[in-house]
Amino acid sequence: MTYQDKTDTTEAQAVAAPVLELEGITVAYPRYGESDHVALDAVDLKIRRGEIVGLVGETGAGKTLLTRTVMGAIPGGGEHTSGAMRYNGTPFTDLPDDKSPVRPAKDIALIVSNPRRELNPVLTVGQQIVNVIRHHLGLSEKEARARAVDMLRAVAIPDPESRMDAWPHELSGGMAQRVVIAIALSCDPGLVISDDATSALDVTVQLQVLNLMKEMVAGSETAALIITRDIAITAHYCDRVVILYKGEVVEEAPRDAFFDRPHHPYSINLLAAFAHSPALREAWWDVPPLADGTRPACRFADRCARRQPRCVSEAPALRDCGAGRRVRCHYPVEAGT
Ligand SMILES: Nc1ncnc2c1ncn2[C@@H]1O[C@H](COP(=O)(O)OP(=O)(O)OP(=O)(O)O)[C@@H](O)[C@H]1O
Ligand code: NI
Repeated sequence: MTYQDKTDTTEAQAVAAPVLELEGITVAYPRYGESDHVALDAVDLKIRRGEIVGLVGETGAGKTLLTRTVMGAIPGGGEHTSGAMRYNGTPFTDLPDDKSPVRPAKDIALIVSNPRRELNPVLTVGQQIVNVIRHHLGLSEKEARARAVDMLRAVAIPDPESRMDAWPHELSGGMAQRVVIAIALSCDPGLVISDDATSALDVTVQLQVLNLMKEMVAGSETAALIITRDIAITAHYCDRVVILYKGEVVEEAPRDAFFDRPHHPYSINLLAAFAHSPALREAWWDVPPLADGTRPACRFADRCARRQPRCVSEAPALRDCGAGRRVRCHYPVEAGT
């Protein structure tokens, strides 16, 4: 693990710096008698204040692993082999807790898909929020209670005073998720990460919760990373879209540019799945298989309708296309192609 020494970072630089900056994050799983399995390969990601970034990719792409790396909890023997992570301009990997600029759960709040599992079944809703607020903000019991009620009101929980005394099992799924969000946001985190947090909810509740997160980010200094397999969510809620495929960023673009003109063939596959368009599917999904045993240099080549011999022999780099766009493809789809 290496990181730049930024101890001379001035206050002004820190203010201008992205809330979270990941540079070249690589996580590998050693395999007996084989080369390591590289589950995240040189992933770069920047999230600025007030910005909502959507991280999209299919199952196993490495979305949760990236989150776990940021939170310092890589599962199952994976090793963070290289890359730098900065919070408001200050590097934080490998620093002891008391030197790290990140206080987990306070600065970076993580919301996951099973809200009930996040709540303690033997404490009331109010006690749980009060505990978190007191722990992180050092407020008195009375002040913390007042803030807890405000937070429940902010996440549109009806009659927040009496809900303080509710038990987690008395809440619907949507209500429980709101409580989890209230807890996450109660200590003014710099970044909220939603890892598939709404996928288990009814569609209408999912929309309410996402709208709420968007409003709360817009009205504060917070930034959000919304992790999802559902590209449609990013169309409505995100300012920028980052597509992860087999541990690599394959495309990154501002939201409107991405949906107007996706450049990477995999992005088009995702959109074809979402649009339920038979014509799109036929054009983009009907790909002749590679010869047996071929291990293409481009990780997407086996599924790519635009595959050329070069894609099998040479791994594409992530190229800057200007206007905040990047694409990892030898033959990206651009205007008129
Ligand atoms: N214990 C492990 N041993 C080996 N590889 C692992 C292990 N845990 C995770 N991985 C690697 O990380 C990848 C899983 O990534 P992750 O769980 O982050 O996927 P995801 O994008 O969050 O998918 P989903 O949408 O299903 O949540 C696996 O494909 C594998 O490459
Ligand atoms: Ni996941």
